[in-house]
Amino acid sequence: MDIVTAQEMYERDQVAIESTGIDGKMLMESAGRSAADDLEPRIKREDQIIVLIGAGNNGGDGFVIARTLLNRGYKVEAWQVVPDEKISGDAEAHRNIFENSGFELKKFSRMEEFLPSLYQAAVIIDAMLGIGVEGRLRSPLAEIVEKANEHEALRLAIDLPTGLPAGEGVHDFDAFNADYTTIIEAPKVSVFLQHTTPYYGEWSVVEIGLPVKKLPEVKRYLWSVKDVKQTMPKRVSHSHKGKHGKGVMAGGSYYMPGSIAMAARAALRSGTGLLTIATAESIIPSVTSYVQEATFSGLAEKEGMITGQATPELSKYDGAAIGMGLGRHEEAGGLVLHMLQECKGPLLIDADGLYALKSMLNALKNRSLPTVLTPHPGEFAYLTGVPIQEILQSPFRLSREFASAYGVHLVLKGPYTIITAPDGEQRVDMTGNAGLAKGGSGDVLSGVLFGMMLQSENILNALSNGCVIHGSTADFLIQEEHSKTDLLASDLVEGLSRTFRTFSAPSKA
Ligand SMILES: NC(=O)C1=CN([C@@H]2O[C@H](COP(=O)(O)OP(=O)(O)OC[C@H]3O[C@@H](n4cnc5c(N)ncnc54)[C@H](OP(=O)(O)O)[C@@H]3O)[C@@H](O)[C@H]2O)[C@@H](O)CC1
Ligand SMILES: [K+]
Repeated sequence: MDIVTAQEMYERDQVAIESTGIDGKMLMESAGRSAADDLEPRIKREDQIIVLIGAGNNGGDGFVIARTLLNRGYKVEAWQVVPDEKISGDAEAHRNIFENSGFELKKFSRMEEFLPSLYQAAVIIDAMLGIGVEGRLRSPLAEIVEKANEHEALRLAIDLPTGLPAGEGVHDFDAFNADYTTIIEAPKVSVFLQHTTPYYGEWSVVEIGLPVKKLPEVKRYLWSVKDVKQTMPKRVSHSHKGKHGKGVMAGGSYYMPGSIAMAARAALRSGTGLLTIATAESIIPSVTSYVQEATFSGLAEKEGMITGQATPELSKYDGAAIGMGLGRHEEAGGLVLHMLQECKGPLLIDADGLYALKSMLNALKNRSLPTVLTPHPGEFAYLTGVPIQEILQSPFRLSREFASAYGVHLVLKGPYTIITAPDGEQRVDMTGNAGLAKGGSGDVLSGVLFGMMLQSENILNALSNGCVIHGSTADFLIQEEHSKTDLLASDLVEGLSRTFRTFSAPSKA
């Protein structure tokens, strides 16, 4: 499913109108009726409903919703919260249809007159502003939103909660605080930002009949389980283990043997054919007891950490991963540089590997093969020097700038993980839950991503699939034997089996 900015949404509407002859009034009718259908299961016959209608086309949707619900017998008061002359075009046409249908339209003039209606409502439907919002809310919308947010009622928003920016990078706003939002046609970028997502409440998307074949391409896509099922590499029955990737994973230290162990086991559970763990010699016995299927390459160590002189043999591997449990010591830099220069396949750098990478970012540009970086926002802030708050407010733009500047695939982890290819194409993974906010789940993700990278030539698909598989595993586990509190990273590793069984395409004989 595409994810759009306001500008991209306007372009889509324009293309629909110009290429098919469908007109704005038809789209508005379709939007309003689809939204009413979507909201209906959330409201009850006896509920007093108030529909708040603004000046633009979002308000136009509101006229259609109010009419549809009134026609269906619901108790609805429709309030136009802007002066008559503000309403024009398609919205005006739908106001006429509303009034010509014999329904009363109330008009806001003074707060004292309006508040009793607001306060007797059990359900508020917000059709005041959508993607056309500019700047902070003006009067009287600002006050209406404030009162609506204070009033205990079910708050439902149409397309966007009023006042919320559709795009990223805006932090100065007041907005309707919705319990649920019916999004028209495509989720907007602000659905996926930490500071704006709470305003949407739960949400779903209704389609309004835009011509799918004619729509301009958007390089931002919500990657779902359906996409995973369609793009998972098939394992054929006569396959040989060498065909599924021979990888080497470097990392681990005396004080963090679990990171590399879990990453390695996750890579194997994700289909890696042969895996070598290059790690500090002293921890091989403890790691091997958890990952019996791996082979080992013992690296020289100092105080329990791999030294900068350690240079694992890379030429016989299809790809490499580095960083998990490596430790943040100066010498790690030598190892990371060695991997950047000598790895002749896809290379994944995570965790402590990212810290070491900071001083050699330009070396990324010399690699012609895919390099994947998997930072969380704190690590990305460290790599870019951009404050973390700014990253959280503009993750799409900053990811794209970084991926393009250094020619890397970037997996920016979070409740909504954003995966960006060097050409700027982006995918969002929204699977997973708070049970993942624990030490070790990033290591498991790296293992899964590495396994997927070794088995697919399409790195962007491999990463998108890996993220959804990891998050869905956490989701399955808390629906069944675990809770968000007790879920451990090692549970995820074992849980992968069930996810792969569910997601894998049927194998060919
Ligand atoms: N064909 C389509 O495009 C379709 C679009 N659809 C729907 O239309 C929505 C987009 O419609 P839109 O472009 O009219 O914008 P929208 O958000 O309704 O309001 C803009 C108005 O708000 C006002 N305003 C702005 N900022 C403000 C502020 N801070 N504080 C106060 N007021 C402010 C501004 O008024 P003015 O500045 O003139 O006072 C302007 O007139 C979209 O979200 C979807 O729901 C569907 O029907 C499907 C077909
Ligand atoms: K709205």
